[in-house]
Parts: sequence; structure tokens; C-alpha cells
Amino acid sequence: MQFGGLTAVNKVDLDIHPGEIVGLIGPNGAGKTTFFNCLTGMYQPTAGQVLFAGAVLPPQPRKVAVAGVARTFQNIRLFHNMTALENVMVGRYARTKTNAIEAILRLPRHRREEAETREVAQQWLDFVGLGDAAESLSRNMPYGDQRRLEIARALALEPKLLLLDEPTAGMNPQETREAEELITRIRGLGMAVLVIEHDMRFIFSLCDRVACLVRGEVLIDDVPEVVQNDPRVIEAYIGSPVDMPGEQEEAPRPDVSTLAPSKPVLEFPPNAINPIIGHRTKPGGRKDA
Ligand SMILES: Nc1ncnc2c1ncn2[C@@H]1O[C@H](COP(=O)(O)OP(=O)(O)OP(=O)(O)O)[C@@H](O)[C@H]1O
Repeated sequence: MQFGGLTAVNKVDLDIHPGEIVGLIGPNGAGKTTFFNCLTGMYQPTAGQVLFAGAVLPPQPRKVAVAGVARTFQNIRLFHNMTALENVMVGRYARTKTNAIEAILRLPRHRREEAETREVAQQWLDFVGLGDAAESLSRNMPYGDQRRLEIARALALEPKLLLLDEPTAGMNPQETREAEELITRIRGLGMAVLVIEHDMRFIFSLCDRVACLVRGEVLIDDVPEVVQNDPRVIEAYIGSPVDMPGEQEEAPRPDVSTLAPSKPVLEFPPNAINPIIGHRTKPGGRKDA
């Protein structure tokens, strides 16, 4: 991906598998968010393509969403004058079928779909621990809850791949631990998660695999234990070994026991998410891409 003479992302080739949490780290300006923007159709890559579940993803955000890729943003982008529930309902937009006329005239299909959307949105709020905040205006919610709400909105799409851009930015340690627990539960649903984060303890304790971008290129893509001990990573990004987890008393141990499953995203089974959330949503509530 080039911006004029600047190559922001260069020949990045990254596989992500179902049920896998992959961390994307790198110094400021390394190209992490640009990579997300290429994946989600917000930028049209100047070269290369995004393959998802066996097909080339067109660089169009709605089509990317319908295909099953959802994201959150580095800076919270909620609808501040809407309730938590309404924010999550918006996240299901790409999964609804009614057109503008049906909505304006409030025809039966629209009313049915709206009721179902409301119910599914409430279930995702419950999932992220915000079930009781459904009627709160999002702007009045605590910062950590707003970050959770963004994740709930992304989950409402019922994606196969969830992209999280610095989900713990600005969080206190307790909120960060809760975010880690939440992302682990999301993996339990069978989704693949790609997470950008600067908090190394968070990344190395959470992820199955970590890729480090430097100046737009992948420096290393390996299990956390290998990445955190790679001197090039320490030099390029960490700056000093004292920042690494495991070197301070309360730092969590890196989890390297769940290395990538062998199946690539291209073979993601149809309805893979449905059986898991089936008990949370009405039958037929999910339409696969
Ligand atoms: N729309 C744009 N136009 C021009 N240059 C851009 C644009 N978006 C990003 N860049 C440049 O591309 C490079 C990569 O930026 P990007 O935001 O992707 O990095 P990052 O790794 O996400 O950084 P950070 O950790 O600070 O968020 C930077 O040099 C940035 O200035």
C-alpha cells in the first residue's frame, strides 16, 4: 500500500486461521492500521489482494462486512447519541434484508427483522458483559464499557474474522484483564481474531501467534515465545528487554500452547459460528456470507 512515495505496507503475507488469536505489533507508523484498512476495504491496496474463505475480498467495506470481517477502531467510533443496544443493532445492518421502503412503511418483514435484530443485539451485549447497560446512552458509559460496546457492535455482524485495533488503549489494568478474558471467549466461538496492540504483556499472554511489522514489512511471524525473544523485535519495537513480560514479577506467562490449527481460513466451515452461538440467537437469525 503506497501513499505517494511512502510504502506503508509492503508484501505483507499473513494467514489467519479459525479459532486463532494473532497479534500484530510494531512501532508507531509501522503500517498496522493501514494493513487493517486494506483488509476491510477502507483502502484499495495499490498491489496485492486479500483472500478470505477462498475468495478475493473486494475493497468495499460493506462487501467485506457481508463476507464476515468485522473490526473496531483505534479511536472509539460509537454513535454517541444512541443507546448501547441501538449501537449494536447498527452492527447487524449488513445481516438484514429489508429495504428502505419496507422500513419506512414498517411492513411486516421489517418489523420481524427489527425485533430479531433487537434480540440478537441484546444477546451480544450480554456476551460482552453489558447486558444491563442496553438503554444507556453510549456517550455516558465508562470508557472501558465503550470499548466493550464497540466489540459487541462488531460481534453483532457474527464475523468469521474480527479485527481489533488497540482494544485496550486507555484501559486500566482491571479493564485490560477483562478485555483479555473477553477476547479469549470470542476465540471460543470459533472466530479468528487479529489484534493490534502496544501492550506487550497483553499480546504475549493472549495470542497464539504474533507478527511484528516494521516499516511496512513482516519482520517475524511466530509463537509469542519466539517473537518476544527475537533481538530484532526487541531492537526495532520494544526498545529494551526490561519491557518484556516475564521479566517483571506480576507479568503473565506467555501462552504458547495453542499454536495455530492446521486449517487455513480458506477452509472455514460454513455455519461454523452458528452452532456455537445458536443457543444465543433465534434459529435462522444468522445468514452466512
Ligand atoms: N491516509 C494516509 N495518507 C498518507 N500517509 C498515511 C496515511 N495513513 C497512514 N499513512 C502513513 O503510513 C504509515 C503507516 O501508518 P499506520 O497508521 O498504518 O501505522 P501504525 O503501525 O498503525 O501506527 P500506530 O501504532 O501509531 O497506530 C505512516 O508513515 C503513516 O504516516
